Amino acid sequence: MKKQGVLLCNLGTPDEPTPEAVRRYLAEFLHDKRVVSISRWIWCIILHGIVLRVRPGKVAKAYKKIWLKEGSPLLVITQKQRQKLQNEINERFVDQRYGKHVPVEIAMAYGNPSISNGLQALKNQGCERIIVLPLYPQYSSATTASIFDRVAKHFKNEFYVPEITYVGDYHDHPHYIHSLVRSVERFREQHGDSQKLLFSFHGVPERFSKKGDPYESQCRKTADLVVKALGLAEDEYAVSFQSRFGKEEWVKPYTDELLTSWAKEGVESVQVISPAFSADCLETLEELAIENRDTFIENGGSDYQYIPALNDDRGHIELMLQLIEQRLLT
Ligand SMILES: C=CC1=C(C)c2cc3[nH]c(cc4nc(cc5[nH]c(cc1n2)c(C)c5CCC(=O)O)C(CCC(=O)O)=C4C)c(C)c3C=C
Ligand SMILES: [Fe+2]
Ligand SMILES: [Fe+2]
Repeated sequence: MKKQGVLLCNLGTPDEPTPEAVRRYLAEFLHDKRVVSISRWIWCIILHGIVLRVRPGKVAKAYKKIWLKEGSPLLVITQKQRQKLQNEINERFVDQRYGKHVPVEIAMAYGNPSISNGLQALKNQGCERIIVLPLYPQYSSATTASIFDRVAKHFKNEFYVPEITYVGDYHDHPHYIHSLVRSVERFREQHGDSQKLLFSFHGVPERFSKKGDPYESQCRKTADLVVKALGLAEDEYAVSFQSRFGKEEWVKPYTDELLTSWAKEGVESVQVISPAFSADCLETLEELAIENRDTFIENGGSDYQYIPALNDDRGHIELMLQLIEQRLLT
């Protein structure tokens, strides 16, 4: 039986909350054609001439607000997810159904630890079959596909390419939906209900949806399934998109604009959940939990609460186990 291993992947994060480290990270991230696809020479002039001069200082300040003593929240949480998943795998697969040991490594599309590091670590442990699990519930060319590109690039010059299975998305997986529903229910048991539940997903340019990227429709489907399970009425929730980047139109409504209009219309309390993120990160802890909160309160709202990502919750680890077990060969 081929030895099997798992690569848990996420987007990436700077090594430190400093302008230099953020510049290094953004330079790698924003050179990816999957993320910014305008003509290379025009983009390189804008990127090197403006973006990488102006943005790192501002973004480093934002990272400083959420940085943990162990490092970037996204990386720290991914490490916890890996450890818990490895423990579960070790405990459950003692019967050696899938071979002696199924190692789990983590990797980031940009920054460290890289996809190459993770694949090399699995190779060093003798893996001949690898399950790549991008921790993006909804597929997008900017995220899931960029992981595939990096995995393929890593093997381009290798003589031995292991068997590889990718998880494309799990936006409607019953266990993912159940975990989100339980997360809202638990939060509401502790903090009470709010007038509105806002599903704020990371956005993508409108162009993506027009070209056939299923991300937007998968986000809406995830929200739909959670809303049905919670039994919410039409006026008790909404779907919006956050984290716009650049000048083009992104999928709408925009989270900050929706919160502003709700606050002005007299909505007093909002709870926000962000199901596109499998781990809390800059976009949730800073943009959603701090910046957007300020926007809502400054415009007249009074009660704004952010519901944490699934992170290393038991149900979330169980979902990862199911996604992996469906793909392991006996
Ligand atoms: C959850 C899915 C994500 C999609 C879809 C996505 C698309 C996307 N993002 C950018 C530009 C930036 N994103 C940044 C941070 C960031 N993005 C995601 C996830 C998705 N991005 C995560 C998890 C993070 C946080 C990383 C962390 O360290 O905590 C950033 C960096 C921060 C900044 O400069 O504002 C940029 C830039 C584009 C252009 C895009 C779709 C085309
Ligand atoms: Fe460049
Ligand atoms: Fe992003």
